[in-house]
Amino acid sequence: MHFDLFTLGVIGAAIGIAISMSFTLLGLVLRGLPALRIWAIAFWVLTAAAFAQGLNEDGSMLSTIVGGGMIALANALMLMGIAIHLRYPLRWRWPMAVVGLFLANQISVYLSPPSQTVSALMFGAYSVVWDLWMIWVLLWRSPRDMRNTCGFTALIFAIDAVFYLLRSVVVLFPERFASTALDDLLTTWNYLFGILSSFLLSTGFTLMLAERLTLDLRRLAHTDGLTGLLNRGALIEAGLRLVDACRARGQACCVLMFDLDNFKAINDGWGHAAGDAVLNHFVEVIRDTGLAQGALFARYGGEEFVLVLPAIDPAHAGAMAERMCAAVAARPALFHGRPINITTSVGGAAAVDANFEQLVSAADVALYRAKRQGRNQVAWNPGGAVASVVP
Ligand SMILES: Nc1nc2c(ncn2[C@@H]2O[C@H](COP(=O)(O)OP(=O)(O)OP(=O)(O)O)[C@@H](O)[C@H]2O)c(=O)[nH]1
Repeated sequence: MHFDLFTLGVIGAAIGIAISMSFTLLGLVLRGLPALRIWAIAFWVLTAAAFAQGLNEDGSMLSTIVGGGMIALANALMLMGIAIHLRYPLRWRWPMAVVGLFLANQISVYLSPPSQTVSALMFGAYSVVWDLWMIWVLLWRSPRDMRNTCGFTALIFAIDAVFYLLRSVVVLFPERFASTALDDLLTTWNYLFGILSSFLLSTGFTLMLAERLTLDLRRLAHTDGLTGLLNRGALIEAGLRLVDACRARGQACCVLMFDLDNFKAINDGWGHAAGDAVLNHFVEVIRDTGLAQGALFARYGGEEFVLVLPAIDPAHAGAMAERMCAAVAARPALFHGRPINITTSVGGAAAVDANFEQLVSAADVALYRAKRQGRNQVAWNPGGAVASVVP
């Protein structure tokens, strides 16, 4: 099968326009994804560059400066899209500086054209620099939970880099490689490879977007919107696993249930916004007391919070609960610069041989006792003995 350059150019243009259109339309539907908009622009610029270079290949100003410059710009946009998507703080000035350097280089190439070998080597080296930069951000600056799709996209850039490296080798050693199978393959595949890699890149970016949206949705489903803590559903899911794992190792687990005292009065007296501020303040105070690694801290309901402390000595858990209760009472919340005094009641349960649900319901019973006994205190179930086994 043999395609002439014109046919390949038409196929390339059609695919370039199709990819750019689909990214633009996707951007109209999925709002709030800046990377998607940047990638859409990058694909349009890349398509326009292919047009500029396809119109005249033999070193014209349109091909060398405009076409070359647009390819550089498309690379910079892709890189910035990746960085923004991964929330890696890369400044625009760095990729743009490389674009500027390349443009200056292309102007000098246009004014005094070097040999074809030098020109091919320069372009190859430049492409490899972009590829390596993107691979580095994708593999070393991506969050762990996005590594799969980033790995796929990095693989496409790696294949692109290998392609340009092989071409450079062929150009550097013409006496060894000219008219060999490798030379034929690289020449025949030059255009097809460009088309294929654009298509695969668009697939890689789409997969990255899909993964980000899925992760964000999952995170939202597990997070309390006000405090950013785990919500009740997520606590139950993680708590069941955590307590079962502790139990299997024969270690004690502790559940502390907090309920802010007279919170309705704060809402009624200060307003709902102040109530929200108090809830966030409470979370901050508990965190500041130093949560152990592996602890689960969640918002259980309105002004109820649960802390699960795995593999903890019950006496230590008891001391922690007292410290937290005292810290909340000692640190008023500030609302518009005015202090709001708060206290919390705490119900605790610790056991080696109870499951999560049993610990939570025992802590709940203890919490009600703490409320009945006058609030601003810690109560344990049963009967105040921290180390007792919950039925
Ligand atoms: N500001 C704010 N208030 C909330 C939120 N969720 C629940 N509440 C309020 O929390 C209050 C809980 O009141 P109650 O259950 O009577 O408890 P309480 O006033 O703390 O009394 P005790 O628990 O007996 O000390 C209600 O007024 C709810 O409207 C929230 O997200 N923000």
